[in-house]
Amino acid sequence: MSSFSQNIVTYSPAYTIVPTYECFNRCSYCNFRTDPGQSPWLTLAEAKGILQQLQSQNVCEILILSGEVHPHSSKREAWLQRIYDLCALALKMGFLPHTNVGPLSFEEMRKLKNVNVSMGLMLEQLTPQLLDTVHRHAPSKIPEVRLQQLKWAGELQIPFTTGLLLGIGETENNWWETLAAISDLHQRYQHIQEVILQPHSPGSQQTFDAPPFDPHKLPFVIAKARQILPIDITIQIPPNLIQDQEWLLACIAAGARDLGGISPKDEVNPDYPHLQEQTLREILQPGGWELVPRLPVYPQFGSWLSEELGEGVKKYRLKMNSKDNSRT
Ligand SMILES: O=c1nc2n(C[C@H](O)[C@H](O)[C@H](O)CO)c3cc(O)ccc3cc-2c(=O)[nH]1
Ligand SMILES: C[C@H]1O[C@@H](n2cnc3c(N)ncnc32)[C@H](O)[C@@H]1O
Ligand code: MET
Ligand code: SF4
Repeated sequence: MSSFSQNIVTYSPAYTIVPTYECFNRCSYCNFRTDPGQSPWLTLAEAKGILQQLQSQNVCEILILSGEVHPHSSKREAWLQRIYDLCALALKMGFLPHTNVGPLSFEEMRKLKNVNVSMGLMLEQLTPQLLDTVHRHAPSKIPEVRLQQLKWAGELQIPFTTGLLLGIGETENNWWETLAAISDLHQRYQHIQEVILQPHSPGSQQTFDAPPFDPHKLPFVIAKARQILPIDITIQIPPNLIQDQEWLLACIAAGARDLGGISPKDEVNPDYPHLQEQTLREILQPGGWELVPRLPVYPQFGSWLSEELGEGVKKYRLKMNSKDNSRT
């Protein structure tokens, strides 16, 4: 049966819902944000319409990805509540939510745990030097703030996705330091399910004037990351940001085993459309790799989910197993 094969690369059939594009941070590599007050918030009625259309399609994960309202803003509570309501709606309509909306307070995180099968936050890079450059106007990117999020996720037993943004002015040593920090936290809490190695990819909206991260360096970073990270953490790479097919295969050979959420539009990198699933299969096939869908929560975290979330996950696992059997 295919699930026993070693030659598997996974992806998550996903759709991205954006509560708001407004963000009080100004990361200079961002192609997503608008200024505060300049982007209407997604209403529940609008979201319901989108989700209804998705019910007949092959989508499991709803990725909730948002711009951020300042922690001390009078709008913060309403913002968090909207995110919660969007997750609850997606869950009720049969999808599995994964939220990545920037740093949260411990209580905010605890609240969202009830309506998410997993959550995420990129560390980006831990070096404080970036606070003088790309993150000069991005208080959410203070390294200690982000490390604290990973600790809280561990304490709250939230299956977690994190990662590095590569090519924003950091050094090679900074990569290994950031990976080592993830590794240390995982050894304490066992909660990191995947690490994304995200190559900086310039888009039309950003002000940061730098070339894309050299894709030829990625296999080297992946191989070293594979040595630093515990083996139960999967390495994820975004296939739309690695445009050369040979190098995508080289990244997998080096140890990447997941292509992340694949949705019609990459909201973070709108200038880089995803390839069709069938095209990806054809690229992987000569390397002997089989592309297999997965859920936004990895199997080892079953006991961390509430009964309601667990039921939702079980339904998908049954569906996937029956498909798997029908192929063999
Ligand atoms: O389509 C995207 N999905 C992104 N995802 C989605 C991710 O691939 C999946 O949600 C997870 O693999 C869970 O299935 C992120 C999730 C995180 O927790 C943190 C960062 C990202 C970044 C992106 C991204 O840039 N583009
Ligand atoms: C959601 C995640 O997307 C990543 N991100 C933000 N802007 C870019 C870009 N231009 N290229 C690649 N990744 C980016 C950051 O790592 C953020 O945390
Ligand atoms: N604002 C969040 C972050 O940067 C998530 C979305 S970024 C487009 O962590
Ligand atoms: S990357 Fe995230 S935090 Fe930074 S400006 Fe964009 S939306 Fe805001």
